[in-house]
Amino acid sequence: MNQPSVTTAAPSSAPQLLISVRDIHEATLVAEADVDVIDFKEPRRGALAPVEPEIWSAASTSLRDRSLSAALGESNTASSIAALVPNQFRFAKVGPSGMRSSGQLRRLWDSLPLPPTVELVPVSYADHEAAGCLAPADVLATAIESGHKRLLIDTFIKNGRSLTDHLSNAHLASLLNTAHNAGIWIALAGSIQLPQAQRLHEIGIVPGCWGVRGDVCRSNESGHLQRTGSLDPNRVLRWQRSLRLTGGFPITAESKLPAPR
Ligand SMILES: O=C[C@H](O)COP(=O)(O)O
Repeated sequence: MNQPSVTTAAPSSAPQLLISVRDIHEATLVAEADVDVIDFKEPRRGALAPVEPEIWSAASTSLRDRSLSAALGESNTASSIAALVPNQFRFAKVGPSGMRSSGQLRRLWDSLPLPPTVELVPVSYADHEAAGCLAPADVLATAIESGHKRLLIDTFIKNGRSLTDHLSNAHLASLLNTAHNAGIWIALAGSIQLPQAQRLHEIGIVPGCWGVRGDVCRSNESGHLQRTGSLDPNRVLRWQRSLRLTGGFPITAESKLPAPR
């Protein structure tokens, strides 16, 4: 932690949980744990790499009563695959790498041929210099100006450095306050581990949702969590129970997600 305490306009409810999965087997494990958002991405190929559209298609049938999310990758892949996202999906997220101005970013978001029922979730990278793009505060401002209702803040480089290695607590609190005042739902991700999220909660940094992959995977022989490895259902339950204990609520088939807070 880089700051002892901060004050934020934290949401009154506990955050939701988004877990990234690479296939139907993992998605089913996550669905059994009643996780709020099941997010499809291929962790071996980068921060937001898409899975094959056939996996989206299978999920749209077998998990159609869940809140499903598709990672579309960055501008070089998103435009060509956005139209393939099944309309049963709730969300699709696109990375901002290479987008150095608000205008570029808006053109990217506007150009994606998503089905009308799929909500675009803009993404910003805490390590934006490495991704050659706008900083989170600028992406958030662009999202607000363009009428988007959600933003995921993630890390571009998955090398073990987490969200909080790139953004101070004060910076995170300021982003959450701006988002809260604008009615934007923020998801925080980027090699976040459960104790880290709990510490952030203790100082009032509470997003609308936590996005996790590495911390719900099995560790390798050296004891390091492997985000590219296989999902560990016990670690999924650990996150889920922890958030539920703090008063979290599930997304039901009827309600999907609550209104942004
Ligand atoms: O969308 C959230 C990401 O999948 C988080 O992945 P990570 O925990 O491995 O950084």
